[in-house]
Amino acid sequence: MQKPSAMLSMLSTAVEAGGFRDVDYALAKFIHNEAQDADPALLFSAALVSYQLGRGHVCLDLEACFDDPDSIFPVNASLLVDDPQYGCVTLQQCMTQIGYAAWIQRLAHAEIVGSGTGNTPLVLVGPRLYLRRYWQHERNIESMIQQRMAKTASIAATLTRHQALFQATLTSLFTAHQGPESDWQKLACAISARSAFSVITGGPGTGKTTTVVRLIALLQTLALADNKATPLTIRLAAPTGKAAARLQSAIASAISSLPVEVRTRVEAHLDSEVSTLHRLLGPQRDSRQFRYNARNPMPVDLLIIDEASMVDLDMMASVLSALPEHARLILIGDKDQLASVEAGSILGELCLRAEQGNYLPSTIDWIQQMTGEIIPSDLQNTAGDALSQHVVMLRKSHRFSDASGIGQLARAVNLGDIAAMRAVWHGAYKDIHYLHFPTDNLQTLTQQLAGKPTNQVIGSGYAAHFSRMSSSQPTLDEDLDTFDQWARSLLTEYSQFQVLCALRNGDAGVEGLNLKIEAALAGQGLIPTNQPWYSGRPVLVTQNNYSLGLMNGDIGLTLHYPLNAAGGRAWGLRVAFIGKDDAVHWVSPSRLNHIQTVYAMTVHKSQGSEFEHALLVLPPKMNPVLTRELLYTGITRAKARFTLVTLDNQTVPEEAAARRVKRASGLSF
Ligand SMILES: Nc1ncnc2c1ncn2[C@@H]1O[C@H](COP(=O)(O)OP(=O)(O)OP(=O)(O)O)[C@@H](O)[C@H]1O
Repeated sequence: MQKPSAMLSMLSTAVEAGGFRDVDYALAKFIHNEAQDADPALLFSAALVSYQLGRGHVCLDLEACFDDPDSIFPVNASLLVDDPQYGCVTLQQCMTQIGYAAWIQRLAHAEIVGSGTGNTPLVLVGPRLYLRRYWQHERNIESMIQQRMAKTASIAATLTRHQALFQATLTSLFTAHQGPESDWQKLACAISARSAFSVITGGPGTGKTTTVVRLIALLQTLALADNKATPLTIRLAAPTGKAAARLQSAIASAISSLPVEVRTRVEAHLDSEVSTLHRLLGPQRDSRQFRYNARNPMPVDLLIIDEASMVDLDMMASVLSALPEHARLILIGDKDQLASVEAGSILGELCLRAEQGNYLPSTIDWIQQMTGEIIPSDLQNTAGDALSQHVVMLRKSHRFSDASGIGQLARAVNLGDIAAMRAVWHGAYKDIHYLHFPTDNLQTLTQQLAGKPTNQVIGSGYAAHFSRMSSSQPTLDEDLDTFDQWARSLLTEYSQFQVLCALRNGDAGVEGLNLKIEAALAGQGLIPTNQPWYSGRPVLVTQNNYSLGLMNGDIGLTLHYPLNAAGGRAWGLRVAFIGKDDAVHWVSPSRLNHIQTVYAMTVHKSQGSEFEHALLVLPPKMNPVLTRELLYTGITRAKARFTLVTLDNQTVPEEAAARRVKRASGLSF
């Protein structure tokens, strides 16, 4: 292959073309600076490791890279090499000529690539090339989870000694189950109770929160029954502020449905404040280190993390290393949702075999003995792996019955079953709608979203929001409580309907749709033109702001608010948010730095939120971002009504459902 300097210049051109990122090039350059004799294949592979990290992959899978380079190489980059042996060819052709085995040999460099020991910046394990930091994270996560899983036998033995209390408590928490199928929530409680590490996964409304509250009640009861009678210190956390707030209210409602005597016990010993993971670890000013870490573990006996699909490798490694050795960890989430924005897909990997169960006879016997519940025989496996004994999948949705189109569509998409997707659309479901707009009619869609002309499915769109706002606006002299009530009711109404987009950029992305909807609203005279802040503007917080008490994902509404001025009150603009304390907070627009207008938001940003009516706009043609997970996540944001919008190409939803993205990683348990 060409000289290292020529490889660097090719990478630099690829950066200019918008293929690789600056940071990818910087890694290759760093390696060249450290080792002038590093092979060009190594420089390119290093840039690719970094590029793949940016796409969520923890490492570069070189085997996959040789099998299908187009799925890994940056699309925009023209990767031409001038090889002394093969001439001027594309890098793909050159790699094919060199072959996988010879390429791996070219990566050998004692100071740059190691197998894990030592301190090389890159680590090569089989076909997987890592940045050392991520390789280390994976190994730490594996060992800390394995160390917890290894305690199962002794925990199970203790529970068996307290069998009578265990059974009585479970019986009080779960009313007699009707029907022939197993009570998966009860099973999940028992499986989690006998382990210091467990995962409870399930689709929307399958009762994950309900189960967790019952599990807390069970574990706290058992802890208090012990001779020492010290209650467990329990913490609940979620990756984003929005998800934390949602869990907080779901927990409160699940606690209120507990039997009275258990409820009192749970309430007395639960720090019901759900925090973000970041906050839980204790961020420190001017430092990337958290207050809690391996040397200074968190004071906690049981940590429960909700929406775990959104937790990336870096954060999971930080959490696990800050968890005291004795503490239990329970992860909750929907394994089929989009993985984290940053690298890693830990929940997905932990749940790879969740559908099949894979329970060992010893697990099944223990569960039956302790709960009376029978795990169906098709979920038994005499050769089941250790991890599967710690994972439970809740299988019955209490939100979507069989008569719900949302539930059926989500299931069909999840299976990638195109025929089933079509059948759902042909069924007479009242809660799902499909709208198609040819691309040159995008304006019709945005006008309809703005309310003119009206569309039967969309109703009067955002025009309704503006008319509600102006018709109910208090007068300048009314007391501030009235303004709070006004804002609260507008925010509640606003959260009923949300436009979701697959993409951020482009006409059919969040940016394009927000601009077009604003233009349509301005066309109706509902908002001023060319004014960033106006009454009625909905905004999404895109970064946690602890001093203002705002969380990434919070939605606020810009409203007229009475301000004190010389000679009395005068109108000003303030943005109203509902805070964690459930009070309305009014923030000056000038204090808000990380926000965006939110008539439309990306599916990624909507994770952890739910809306009565979600309307998902897909782009006019396929895009790498469109996957089964994205479609599933978009559909399951809807609680009561889902509308799918296609532009131009009507096959996009089916093509997206057929595409699964497997993130490269080497976690193994
Ligand atoms: N076993 C059950 N029987 C009847 N209703 C239930 C049962 N379990 C949960 N529910 C109800 O179903 C709804 C969803 O439950 P829950 O919030 O626990 O589910 P979830 O999986 O956490 O949902 P989400 O998708 O919001 O994360 C709640 O209204 C809850 O009261």
